[in-house]
Amino acid sequence: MSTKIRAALIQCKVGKDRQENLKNASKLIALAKEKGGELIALPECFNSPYGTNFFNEYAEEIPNGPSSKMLSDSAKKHKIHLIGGTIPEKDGNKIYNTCTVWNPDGNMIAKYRKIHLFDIDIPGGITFKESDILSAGNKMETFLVKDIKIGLGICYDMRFEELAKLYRLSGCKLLIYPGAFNMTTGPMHWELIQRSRANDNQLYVVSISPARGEKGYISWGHSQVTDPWGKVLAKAGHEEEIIYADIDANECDKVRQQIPIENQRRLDIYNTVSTCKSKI
Ligand SMILES: NC(=O)CC(=O)C(=O)O
Repeated sequence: MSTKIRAALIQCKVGKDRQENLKNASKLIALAKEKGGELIALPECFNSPYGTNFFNEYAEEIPNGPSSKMLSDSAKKHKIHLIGGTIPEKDGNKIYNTCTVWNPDGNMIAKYRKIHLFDIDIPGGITFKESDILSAGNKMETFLVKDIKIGLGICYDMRFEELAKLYRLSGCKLLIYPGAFNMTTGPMHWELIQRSRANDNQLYVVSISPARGEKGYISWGHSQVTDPWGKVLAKAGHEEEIIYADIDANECDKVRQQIPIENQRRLDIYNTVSTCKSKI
């Protein structure tokens, strides 16, 4: 059983020039591979600024667009598993916020559309309404790398504990969330939520943010890897950087054995997530 993998999280700068964004991402993927990354991940909206006024202009069909091509070529060239952050995806007259995953042959092995759209209103803080322009996905998505089952979510999805629980119940040991929290919610919730999902479900949680910009939607940064004990293994600052962490899925089994909450749940008293229909 191969349960160990070196993850590299690319917290790249994202600007208005799509070609430049792709070039920069491609260069950083090569660097991450050089430093031993096997599972390399990009942030939410790595090809486009994050904002409802940009999604339409930057949306691409998957796998036909230039971003998919760069991801496929990079995965194949460097013989890596590549989490393609997210891009605005055009499908007919709909736009989704979509994460793709590519294997070392350059084939797309998973595609996930953000299920929970980021619609919030914090007066004096941030108001955002993804649903003005985006459609929500309706399907959970998992894939296997070595012997590690991995579940996907995108940013706001990490706030929904049922989603993480369903992934855990389906056997996931690692959850990956490309995400771009902001200067209001980032300091309050970014680390807390990830440690909560990791601790509740006794699995690794990885998040990848864009680097902090200066104008428009300002991302919080601080890409993070949390282990199944809830401990933060690696955390970026807010500028462009790559962080690395060694993940060993056996660690999940250890925690689950030593603190066996999975078998201790009182489903005779509460029965919430276990009755949901999981679509994975
Ligand atoms: N941008 C998001 O999807 C989520 C976010 O910033 C938050 O939940 O806060």
